[in-house]
Amino acid sequence: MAASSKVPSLRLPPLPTVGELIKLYKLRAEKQLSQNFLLDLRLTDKLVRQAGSLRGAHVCEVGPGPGGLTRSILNAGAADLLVVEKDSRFIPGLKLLSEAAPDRMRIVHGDILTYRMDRGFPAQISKPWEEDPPNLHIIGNLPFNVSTPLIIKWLENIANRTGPFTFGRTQLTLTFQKEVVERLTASTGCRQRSRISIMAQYLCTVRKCFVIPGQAFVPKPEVDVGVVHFTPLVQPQIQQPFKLVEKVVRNIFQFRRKHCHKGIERLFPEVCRAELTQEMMQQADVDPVLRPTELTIPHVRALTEAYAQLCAHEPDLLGYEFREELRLKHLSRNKRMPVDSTKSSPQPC
Ligand SMILES: C[S@@+](CC[C@H](N)C(=O)[O-])C[C@H]1O[C@@H](n2cnc3c(N)ncnc32)[C@H](O)[C@@H]1O
Repeated sequence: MAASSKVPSLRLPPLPTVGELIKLYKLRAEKQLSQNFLLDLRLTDKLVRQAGSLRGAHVCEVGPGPGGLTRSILNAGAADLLVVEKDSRFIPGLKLLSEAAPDRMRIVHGDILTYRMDRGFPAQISKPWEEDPPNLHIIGNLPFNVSTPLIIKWLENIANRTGPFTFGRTQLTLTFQKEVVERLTASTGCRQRSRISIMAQYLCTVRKCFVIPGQAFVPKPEVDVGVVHFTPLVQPQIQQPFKLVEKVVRNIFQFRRKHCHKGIERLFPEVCRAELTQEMMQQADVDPVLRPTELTIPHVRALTEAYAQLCAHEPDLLGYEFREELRLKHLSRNKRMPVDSTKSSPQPC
């Protein structure tokens, strides 16, 4: 479809009303599944506009439910929409939508956490990583308990160029609870700066789009919801393996109110903790009394590089987990047994 061509108008079946939804899906009973639906098509249109032009695009919509966003995606001119829905009660309604948009909508009844999106679209749509993003978008209003683990999984996929990112720098437009949006987009020095701010921002341009008040959803969630757009960066700001970056950042933020060296110390076993922490801070040239929230991504880059060098010198360090050591100590104390930490927790240095 040419970019300038008009989006063909569709005669889509109307969205179910709140009353119909309650009857059809026993909505009240499903509150524990965190199903909060957007039935206002002006809002779903606004959310879809955040993805940019969808004319002729391939789109994966995660968790379409009764299909409010789905309708907006089709109306925006997506040529190939693949929806992944876990709840079987929505499948008949989605089939009606698919019939009203012939050859433009495919339905997968499955779990987005395990769905192989790399197999869901033709290889021809791929774009080299260094070029513009492919004409493939991921869009979704997912339950909060799914959207956070999912973005972490997708960030790892971005780092490794796997999953949806085998096609190139696939863009994502997703909802999160407002508090998570603040953390995803927090810059250095902000109170909300946290592990997920660094992990998302070292790999992507992260844009806070707009906030949807809780009362716009049926049923109303406890919190407001925000829409976030992610575009993977051509060059990640940190060039170390995702798992290593994740480990360093997790340790730094475990004492978020203390000086950053406190968390960094926990990367090392007790016997060499003080010495290696000092070496890592010096090598990275980072002030040990900065707070985790004050660290910039270049600071974290320098710290991960210094840690990677130490691990290259002493490979057992990479497997060392302070919390695992604590857990083992705790277990052995409870059993009144001496700790044999050499068995399950490496003691390098
Ligand atoms: C918050 S509701 C939103 C529904 C719809 N997108 C909307 O905006 O009205 C989340 C939807 O995701 C579906 N869902 C939840 N977990 C899922 C998973 N792991 N894989 C696929 N769909 C899931 C739910 O069944 C539900 O339809």
